[in-house]
Amino acid sequence: MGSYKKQFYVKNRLNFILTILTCVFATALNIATAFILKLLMDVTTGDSLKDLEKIIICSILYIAVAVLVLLLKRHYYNNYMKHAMVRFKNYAFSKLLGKSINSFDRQVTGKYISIFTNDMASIETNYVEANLKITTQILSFLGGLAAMAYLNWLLMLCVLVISMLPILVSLVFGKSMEEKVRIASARNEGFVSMVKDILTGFSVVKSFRAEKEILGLYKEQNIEVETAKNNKRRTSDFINILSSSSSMVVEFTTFGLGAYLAIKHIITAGTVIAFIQLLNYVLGPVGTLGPLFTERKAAKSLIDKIENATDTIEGEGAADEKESFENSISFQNVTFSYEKEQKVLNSINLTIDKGESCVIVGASGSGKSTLVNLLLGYHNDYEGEICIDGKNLKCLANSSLYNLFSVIQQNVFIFDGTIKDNITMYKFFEPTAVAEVIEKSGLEKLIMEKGEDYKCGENGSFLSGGEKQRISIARSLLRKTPILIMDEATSALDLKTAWLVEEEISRLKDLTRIVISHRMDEGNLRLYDKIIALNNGQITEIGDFDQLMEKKGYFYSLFQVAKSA
Ligand SMILES: Nc1ncnc2c1ncn2[C@@H]1O[C@H](COP(=O)(O)OP(=O)(O)OP(=O)(O)O)[C@@H](O)[C@H]1O
Repeated sequence: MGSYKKQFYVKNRLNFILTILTCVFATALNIATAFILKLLMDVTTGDSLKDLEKIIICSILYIAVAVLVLLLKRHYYNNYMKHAMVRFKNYAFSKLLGKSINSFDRQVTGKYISIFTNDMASIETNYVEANLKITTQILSFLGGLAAMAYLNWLLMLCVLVISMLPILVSLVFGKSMEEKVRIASARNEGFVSMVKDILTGFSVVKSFRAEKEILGLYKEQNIEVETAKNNKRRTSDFINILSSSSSMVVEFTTFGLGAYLAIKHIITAGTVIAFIQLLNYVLGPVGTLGPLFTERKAAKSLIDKIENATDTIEGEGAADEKESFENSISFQNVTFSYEKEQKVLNSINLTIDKGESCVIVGASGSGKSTLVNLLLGYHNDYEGEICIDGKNLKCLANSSLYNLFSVIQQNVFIFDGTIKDNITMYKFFEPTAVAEVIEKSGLEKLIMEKGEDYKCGENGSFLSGGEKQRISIARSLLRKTPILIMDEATSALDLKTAWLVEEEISRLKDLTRIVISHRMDEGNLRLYDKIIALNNGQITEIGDFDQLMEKKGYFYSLFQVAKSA
C-alpha cells in the first residue's frame, strides 16, 4: 500500500477494526431476521402459543441488540471517516508544501484547488466510504449465501449462478466509467483555474469592459464541465439500470424455483419466506458491489493523481545540506534558455564575494530576474556551473537554498492575517528583533497608526502597494539570512522612502546583497560595491559607479538615457 493510502489507517486502525466488527454483527443480525420470519411462518402452521410467545420475546431482544449494534456501528464508522480524511488531507498538503518552488510552478494552481476540493470529496465518498460499504456488502453477500445453503443448498446454488449476471454487467462497463470520471475531474480543474483567474483579474475585466467576452469564456468552460459530469452520470445510470434489471431476473427466478420446491413439499413455506428475505442480502450487494468497485477504481486513480501532483520529484530532496555562506558565489559560463534556440542568458561569468553589495541593471527583458532565479534554484536545466563556496548549486538541497537566501520581490504576497503575522510568517521571533526590522523597513508609522494586529485583507487588499512592499522587506530581513536578493523590491515606494529603505539595508552588517533595479539614480547606484550591466542576456560591464561612468560604455548610455527621461 502506498504512503498516501496508508494515511487512512495511521492511528485509525482501532476505529477501522471496530467498524468492521460492528458491520459483521449487523450483518449477522440482518440474517437472523430471515430465521425469525421462518420460525414465525412455521409456527402459524402449528398450534403452540408457547412457541409464538418465545419467538415474540426473542424478537424484542433482537430489536434491543440491533439498536445497540447500529449505534456502535455509526459511532466507529463516523470516527474512522473523520480521522481518515483529516490525516489524508494533512498528509497531501504537507507533501505539497514540501515541493520546491520550481516543481510547484510547473503546475497550474487551479489543479491544486480542484484536488483539495472536488477530488477530495470524491475520494471520501468513492474510496474511503466505499471501502467500508464494499466490506459490509461482501459480508452480507457471503452471510446471505451461507444462510441459504443452510436452508437449501440446491436453491442457493441456483441463486449463486444467476447472480453472476449483474456482476458481469459492472465488469464490462467499469472501464468506460473510469474514463468518464477522469475526464470530469480534468474538466473541473480547467474550470476552477479559469474562475480563479477571472476573479483575480476582476478589476482588469471591468476597466476594459470585457464582461461579455469573459462571460463567453466562462460559458464555454461551464458547458464543457457540465457535459463531462453528465456523461459520467449517464454511464453510471446505465450501469445501475442494467444491474438492477439483471437483479430482477435473479429475483423472479428464485421466487419461481422456491414456489416449485414448496409445492413439491421439498421445503416449507417458512423456508421460502426466509429465502425471499435472504435474497435482499444477496441481491443488494450484487447490485451495488459493481458500481461501488467501479467508482472505487476511479477514485483510486484520483489518489494516484494527487500523489503525482503533490509528491516531491525524485532526487529533488536528495541533496547536500549547506548551513552557512563563507566566501563567494560564482557563475561559470552559464547559459540558459526557457525555450530551445532562444538564449535568455549567454555565457555568464560572475563572482560575488561575501559581504558585497551588487546591483544588476539592464533593459527590460535582458535577463536580470532569470539570473537571480537560477541562483535561487528555480531552474536546473542550464549549461555551465553556479557554485556557492565552491559547492555546485545543483547538489544543494532546496532547504539549504531557502536558508541561505531571502528574496524580496516586486509582486508581494500578503496573507489574510495581521501585519505582525505577515512579518513573522506565523513564527515566533523576539519582540526586539521584530521591532528592529519594522524600523529598517519604514513600517513604524503604519504600525503606530493601525497597530500590528491590523488585518491586511485578502492579498493585502486593505494596504497600499508601498505598505505591502515594506511588510515584505521586513519579512525578509527578519529571517537574517546571509544573502539578500531584491528584485525591484522598492519599486512601489516613493523615491525618498525607497532611498531610505535601501540605505538602511546597505548598512546591515555581514549581509551579501544582490539587487535588481531599474532606478538609475546616482545616489542609489553609489550604495553598491558592484554594478553588473546586463544586455541581451550577456554581462557587458562590471564595476563601481565611477569606473563604469568613466568607461562611457553600455552603462553610461543607460544612465544618460534615464537622466534625460
Ligand atoms: N517563465 C518564462 N518562460 C518563458 N520565457 C520567459 C519566462 N520568464 C521570462 N522569460 C523571457 O526571458 C527573457 C528575460 O526575462 P527576465 O524576466 O529575466 O528579464 P528582466 O531583465 O528581469 O526583465 P524586466 O526588467 O522587464 O523585469 C524575456 O524575454 C522574457 O520574456
